[in-house]
Order: sequence, then structure tokens, then C-alpha cells
Amino acid sequence: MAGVAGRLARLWCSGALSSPLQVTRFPALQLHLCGPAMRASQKDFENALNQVKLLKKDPGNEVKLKLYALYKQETARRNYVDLVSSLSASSESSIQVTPAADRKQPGSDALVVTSQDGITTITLNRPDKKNALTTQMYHDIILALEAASKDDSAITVLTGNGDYYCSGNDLTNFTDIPPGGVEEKARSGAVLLRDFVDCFIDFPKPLVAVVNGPAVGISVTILGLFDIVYATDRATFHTPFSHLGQSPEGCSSYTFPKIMGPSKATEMLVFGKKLTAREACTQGLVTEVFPDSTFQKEVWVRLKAYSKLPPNAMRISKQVIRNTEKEKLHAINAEESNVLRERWLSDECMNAVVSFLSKKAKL
Ligand SMILES: CCCCC/C=C/CC(=O)SCCNC(=O)CCNC(=O)[C@H](O)C(C)(C)COP(=O)(O)OP(=O)(O)OC[C@H]1O[C@@H](n2cnc3c(N)ncnc32)[C@H](O)[C@@H]1OP(=O)(O)O
Repeated sequence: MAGVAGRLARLWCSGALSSPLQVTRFPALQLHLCGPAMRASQKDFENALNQVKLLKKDPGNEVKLKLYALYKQETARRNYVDLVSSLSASSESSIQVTPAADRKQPGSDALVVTSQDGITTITLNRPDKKNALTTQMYHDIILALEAASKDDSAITVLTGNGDYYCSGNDLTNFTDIPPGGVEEKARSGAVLLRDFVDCFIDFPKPLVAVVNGPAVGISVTILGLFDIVYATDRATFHTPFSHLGQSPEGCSSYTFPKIMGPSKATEMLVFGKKLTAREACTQGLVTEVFPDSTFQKEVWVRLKAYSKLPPNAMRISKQVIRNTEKEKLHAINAEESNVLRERWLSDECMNAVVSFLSKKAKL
């Protein structure tokens, strides 16, 4: 048996995975085991491992995504147990370990919103994951933009913490498959994508991207909906949609050809050409590029000066510039989201995601 399932099987045999599994639509692995009382014995588990090794038929991408999700859960559980063990070892320790169930939902620290000097700043804060966007983060960004549209600030900024601006959609989002299966996952993903992009289309105040490092995927495409894009000279702009079996979103199918011409837009959106910050500036996607050594200082001095301008005048001027396109942008967003929903169900996309995840898990 080849592929991810085979590599998982080898991993189980090596003892790196030791959890009972609940794998639906994979009859050879049907161990319905939810709580400790229902856990499979070690023997049952070893039998399942042997069955996996004997499978001749590839279980398919949906099952592989589930296997990856279970593998991640198990890894997280093991890390938790290891951490608790190391804490228990030093019984003098004053560290309090909060049970996982009582902690904030994952993703809640992944977005930091601050307001100062007339500027509301929304910072993507998952530097160890290159600020990849989790499902929770899409929801949180929508809420943050709604709040920023009504607060006292004159300008709103989106930026990233760490060496990356954002690595786009978190590809592990694909492993969180609801009971309705991958079709339901694709449907709800398309609704969330549409809502997310709509917020950028409708945002009423000057919206500035402070691109502190490389940008990938959706974090690049929505730049066409920002009013200003400042970038460090270390930034790159990459939309590898074809490589991922996906298609453009964030209204980029319309804004990119408009900004840079259809041929340059095709190089980026169809062939996945990665642009340097200077190239992106020449093509009109980026407003201005700054040396990395002075990027933060120069940009924030500039933005603080702009934020002192009369806020109502800025808001109204933005609306005059942008409002004529709004209806069109909403229609384009709806269409792109529908097309992407279909793409997410394609073998091309599933294979690309499974390939990324198996490399990541070193399977
Ligand atoms: C509501 C749904 C809307 C969906 C909208 C659709 C959007 C489409 C897109 O956004 S497509 C773009 C998707 N993104 C990518 O394909 C990027 C994938 N990541 C990479 O290629 C690389 O990680 C990198 C080039 C961004 C950085 O490479 P580098 O070698 O410098 O660093 P690592 O690979 O070691 O990354 C560090 C850890 O971060 C994890 N990670 C990075 N990006 C993502 C991501 N997009 N999804 C999931 N995880 C990501 C990476 O796996 C490392 O994790 P680890 O430490 O646990 O191994």
C-alpha cells in the first residue's frame, strides 16, 4: 500500500503513533473508540496495524486527511502528557497547568488587535507557523474588521508578527472534516471565504497592509482590496494556486489584471510566479518598498502622520474612490468562492494538500 496511509502504517509500527483510531469509510481500520473505557487493547491495535499493511487499495484522500488529523491530535496529546510529566518530575514547581478543555480555543491568541495614535492594528500572530490563517482566524479577522470600522481610529492596518507576513490559508484546515464530509467542508469554507473577502470590500476606512515579510496565497490576493500596501524589501508575493490545484480568490481575478495587466496577472495567478517586493511595486500591487532595516520605523512615522488627517474626509474620499466597484467586487467574490468550492473537492487539490501534510508530518 503506497502513499500517506502506508507511511502512517510504518509510523504506527515504529511506535511513534500509539493511539486507537476512529476511522470511518476505512473498514479495515474500524475501531470505534472514543473514551478511555472503550480504548482498544494493544493487541487490537497491533492487529489493525497489520491490516493496514495488508491493504492493497489506496484508501483515498478523504481518509488520508482524517488520518493526518488523528495523527496531529495524538501528537498534541503526547506533547501535553510529556509536558505534564516533566512538570510533575519537579514537584516543587509552582507552574500551573491548565487542562486543555479549560483553555481558550486555539486561534484566540493568533490575532492581536491594538488601537493607538488613531490607528487600529490587526496583527497576525502565529510566527512559528508563518502566520498561516486558521479557520478561527478568518472569523476573528472578520470580527476585528467590523469593530475597527466602528471605532475611533482613522486608519486600520493589517500586519504580521515574525519573519513572515502570512503564508496564506493554513493547509491543516482541510483536515477538520465535519460529519457531512468533504462536501460540507468545502461548502462551509466557501461561505466563510466569501464573508471574509466581503469585509475587505466593504471596509469603510483607509486600510493599510504593512507587509513585514513574505506573503503567500490569500494574504496576497486580498492586497488588491487594500488602499495602501507598504512592504519591506525582504517581502515576496506568491500565489501558487495551480500548484495547489486551486484557483484565485480575494477578487484577484479582477483586481490583479486591472492593477498589473492581464499578462502579468496570469504569470502570478496561473503560473504561480513569485514576485519580489520591488517587482510587486513596479507592477502596482505594492505602494512603496522600504529597506528592511528601517521598515518599521519609516512606515509607522508615515502612518501616524496620516492618522492625524481629518478622519471623515479620509473615509468619504475612500468611498468616492472605491464605491463604484463595490457591487462588481461582491459578484466576483461570490463567483470565485463558488469555483474554489469545486476546486477543493478536486483530486488535484486533495493530492497537493495531502502531499504538503505528509511532508510536514515527515510521513
Ligand atoms: C475559509 C477558507 C479560505 C481559504 C482561502 C484559500 C486560500 C488559498 C491560499 O492561501 S493558498 C496558499 C497556501 N499556503 C501555502 O501553500 C504555503 C505552505 N507553506 C509553505 O510552503 C512553507 O511553509 C513556507 C514557504 C510558507 C515557509 O517555508 P519555511 O521552510 O521557511 O518554513 P516551514 O515550512 O518550516 O514553516 C514553519 C511551520 O509553519 C507551517 N506552515 C507554514 N505555512 C503553512 C500553511 N499555509 N499551512 C499550514 N502550515 C504551514 C509549516 O508546516 C511548519 O510547521 P511545523 O513547524 O509544524 O513543521
